[in-house]
Amino acid sequence: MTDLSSTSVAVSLPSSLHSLIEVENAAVVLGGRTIWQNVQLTVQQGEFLAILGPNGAGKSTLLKALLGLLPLAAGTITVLGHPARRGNAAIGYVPQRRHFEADVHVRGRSIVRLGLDGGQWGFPLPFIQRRQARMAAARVQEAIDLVGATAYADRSIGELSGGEQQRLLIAQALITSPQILVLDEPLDSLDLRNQQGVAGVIRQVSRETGAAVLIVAHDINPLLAAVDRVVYVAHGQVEVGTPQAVITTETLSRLYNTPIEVLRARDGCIVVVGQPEEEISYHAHRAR
Ligand SMILES: Nc1ncnc2c1ncn2[C@@H]1O[C@H](COP(=O)(O)OP(=O)(O)OP(=O)(O)O)[C@@H](O)[C@H]1O
Repeated sequence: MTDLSSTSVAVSLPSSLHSLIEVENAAVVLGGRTIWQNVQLTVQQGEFLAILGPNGAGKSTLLKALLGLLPLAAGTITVLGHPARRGNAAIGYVPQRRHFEADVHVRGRSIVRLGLDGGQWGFPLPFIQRRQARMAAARVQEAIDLVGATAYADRSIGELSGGEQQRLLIAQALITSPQILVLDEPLDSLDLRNQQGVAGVIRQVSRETGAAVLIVAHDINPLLAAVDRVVYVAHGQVEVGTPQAVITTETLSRLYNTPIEVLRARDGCIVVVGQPEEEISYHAHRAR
C-alpha cells in the first residue's frame, strides 16, 4: 500500500549527491542471443540520462533490467542499495507507446490517481478513508501541478492531445514520489514543439524533486538541452558519457562498426551522417 503520510510529491535533496543505480558488468541474454554485455553504469541523484541507439539494440531491455523485470545473464544491478526488483515504488515508470483512444472517457485526474497502487489504497474505517482520500487528492493535484497539466486534468483522457496525455502519464509515474523516473520513448509520435515541451517538463520535475531520469529516445534533438549523459546502445555494446564524448565520429563508428561522421555546426548543432538505420540524422546540440 502506498504511504500517504506525506502529501509531498517532491523528494528532498541531501547535501551531497549519491548513487541511485549501480550496474556492474551486466549482461542480458534473450532467446539465446546476448542483447548487451559488460555494461557499467552509475546514476546519481538528479541526473538526466538519455538512452539512445537503433531499433532493437536493447534500450527497452536495459530499462526492464533496471526495473527487475528481466534476469541478468551476468553482473549485478543495484537500485538504492538493493538488487533490482519488480514493483519498486522508488521507480516511476512510463512504459512505451501508451496512448488513449478518443472513446476512452476517463478523466485525466483519474488516470493520474491510478498511480497510487492502481487505486487499491484505503482503510476500512470511514474516517480514515476520508483522510486518506483527502491526502490522495492532494498528492494527485501536486503531481498534476508538477507537470503543468492543471488546465486539462479534468477532461476525458481520450480527447486530449498526445502531449497532454503524456504529461498526465508522467504525473501518474510521479505519484509515489519516485527517486528514479524511467520513461520509454515518451516523446514518440509527438511533434517537435511537444517533444521539447515534454522534455522540458521532465527536466523541470527532475530539478524540483531530485529524481534521476532515464529516458529512451530515438531523437536526441529535443533532449540535448536537458541531458547530462547519454547511454548509447548498439551492437551489444553500451557506451556511457556526455553527448560531446559519445556522439563523436570515433565512438559511433566503433559502436556501429561502420564509418559514421559526426559534424558540429557553429550554432552547436550536431549532424550525424551514415548511421545504418537512417542515412542522416540531426542532433541539435546546445551548449549547456
Ligand atoms: N522475450 C524476448 N525473447 C527474445 N528476444 C527478445 C525478447 N524481448 C526482446 N527481444 C529482442 O531483444 C532485442 C532488444 O529489444 P528492445 O526492445 O530492448 O530494443 P530497443 O532498443 O528498445 O528497440 P526499439 O527502439 O525498436 O524499441 C530485440 O532484437 C528484440 O527482438
